Amino acid sequence: MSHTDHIFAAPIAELGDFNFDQKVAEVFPDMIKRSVPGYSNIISAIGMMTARYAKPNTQLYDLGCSLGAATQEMRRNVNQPGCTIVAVDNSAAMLERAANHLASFKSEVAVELREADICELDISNASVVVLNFTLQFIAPQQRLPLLTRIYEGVNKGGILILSEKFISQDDTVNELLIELHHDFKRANGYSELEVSQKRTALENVLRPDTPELHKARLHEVGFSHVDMWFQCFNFGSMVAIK
Ligand SMILES: Nc1ncnc2c1ncn2[C@@H]1O[C@H](C[S@+](CC[C@H]([NH3+])C(=O)[O-])CC(=O)[O-])[C@@H](O)[C@H]1O
Ligand SMILES: O=C(O)C(=O)Cc1ccccc1
Repeated sequence: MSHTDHIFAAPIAELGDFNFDQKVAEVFPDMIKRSVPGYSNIISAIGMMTARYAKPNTQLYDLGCSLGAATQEMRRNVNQPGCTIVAVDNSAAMLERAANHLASFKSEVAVELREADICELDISNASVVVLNFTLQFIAPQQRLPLLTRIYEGVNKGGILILSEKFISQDDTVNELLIELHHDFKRANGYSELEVSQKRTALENVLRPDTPELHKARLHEVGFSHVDMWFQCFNFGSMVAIK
């Protein structure tokens, strides 16, 4: 059962940092759909890229899997034998619900759910790695080491799909994209108060980088082919191929 997100609807006197607790896990599908422009297109494309890049007897990783939306789309599209999807999140509330969600589909493809910090994870023999709106929550100084580990764990020809909230390096465009995102949220039924309280709660925990920084870092860790394949306002998705 999934519910409508009213988490920031009433005034909150002592607004703490946003975190992925039970309350967020309960409303997550509604929250992400109403908050992230292009989310469902990105999920579909993760399936399409999985169909192309999954190789026999390899591992596919969904890092920061939340309820497993990307995991399920990968599972539906894996068309190679001997693949395992490793879906990882460090929120117990999310993983518990991911297990229920994934168990409701019939599939031959093995899924391993792991409650772990993706910065501590062993990554090996990977054909596909997905970071769908997760890197933005990792401490900035841990981003390069994490991407290095991912690069080392990906097989030659393998793909990383990296979706993020971005900031623009042009201040005027940056403001426009943020305003358009807020318009998108209001059009999806969020009030002014919900938009502003969530913005404050995310300030210390969701730290977006520019697309330029992401691309430079992906090249720096060694990926041979890097580009944006989708962008809507200040949200988008990149591919990096080894
Ligand atoms: N260090 C960490 N280790 C493991 N998990 C983490 C860590 N930090 C944050 N997370 C987890 O990363 C997820 C980010 S949500 C991903 C959506 C999903 N990919 C989707 O396609 O629906 C994005 C969003 O809410 O904007 C949460 O479940 C966190 O618990
Ligand atoms: O809602 C926002 O403003 C966002 O930036 C996206 C988001 C979606 C779900 C959890 C945290 C952030």
